[in-house]
Amino acid sequence: MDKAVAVQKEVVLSVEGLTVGFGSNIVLDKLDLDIYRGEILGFVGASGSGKSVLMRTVLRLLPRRAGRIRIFGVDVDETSEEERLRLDMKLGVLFQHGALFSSLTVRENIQVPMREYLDLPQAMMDELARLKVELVGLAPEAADKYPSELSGGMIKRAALARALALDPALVFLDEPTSGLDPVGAAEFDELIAKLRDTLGLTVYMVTHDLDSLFSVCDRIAVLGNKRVLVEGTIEDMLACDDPWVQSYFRGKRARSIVREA
Ligand SMILES: Nc1ncnc2c1ncn2[C@@H]1O[C@H](COP(=O)(O)OP(=O)(O)OP(=O)(O)O)[C@@H](O)[C@H]1O
Repeated sequence: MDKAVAVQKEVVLSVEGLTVGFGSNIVLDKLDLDIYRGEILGFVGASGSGKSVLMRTVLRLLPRRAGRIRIFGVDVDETSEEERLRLDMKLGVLFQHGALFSSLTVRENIQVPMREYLDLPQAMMDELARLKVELVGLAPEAADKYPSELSGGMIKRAALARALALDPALVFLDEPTSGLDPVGAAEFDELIAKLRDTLGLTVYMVTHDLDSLFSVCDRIAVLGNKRVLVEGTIEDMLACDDPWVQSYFRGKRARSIVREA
């Protein structure tokens, strides 16, 4: 990225010197990462390299051994409980496999965060849920369905609607297109790009999906050796001489995508 542009950009998530481990297994070691407002950042790395651990640590679902995390300029260690709650409301999360509550309808799933954080009348929550269902491109009838009655693509959209329930500014997506066929995955990518454009979202997307990385990500960060090994545009990835990055972005699968583009 051009340095002058980077300076002007607002950092919405900043991770500095992050170390996370389980017993003697150090998964992340002094990792640094910045995410800028309005970008879609694709986060890649070998299986087991710590992508989910990083996301969970930033969301404070896992403890860290060292490091500083700032969200919207606020150091998460230096906030009151009340401020932290306000910060949490600005974050939306789509966990891998959707993770909807199976005993709740789509509408009720979307209303879970509303019940947790807000005190709204039922009629207003119903109206908000209706709007979220529409926003993610689901038919209105989908609101009354249970997860078991939905296709894989519909589950992802419903989970995204729930992630957007509180109008977050920063959204974390863990493997959002895994399990979708290529057409469904491309449609989901388009939806994410559209939401970023219309709602001004910042998106942190953990993905193995090369199509997503080539088509919707503004910037890519590669996790390796317990840190961010390299970050930049897809062109930067293609020019990178790290062997793992080369085989990932210039391997057979990637070459077929570059040819199609
Ligand atoms: N709660 C936990 N307790 C102990 N070890 C854990 C825990 N969570 C993750 N790990 C370990 O941390 C490492 C990184 O796991 P993580 O799930 O973050 O990988 P990943 O990059 O997301 O992999 P994948 O792409 O396969 O989902 C692994 O060695 C895993 O065994």
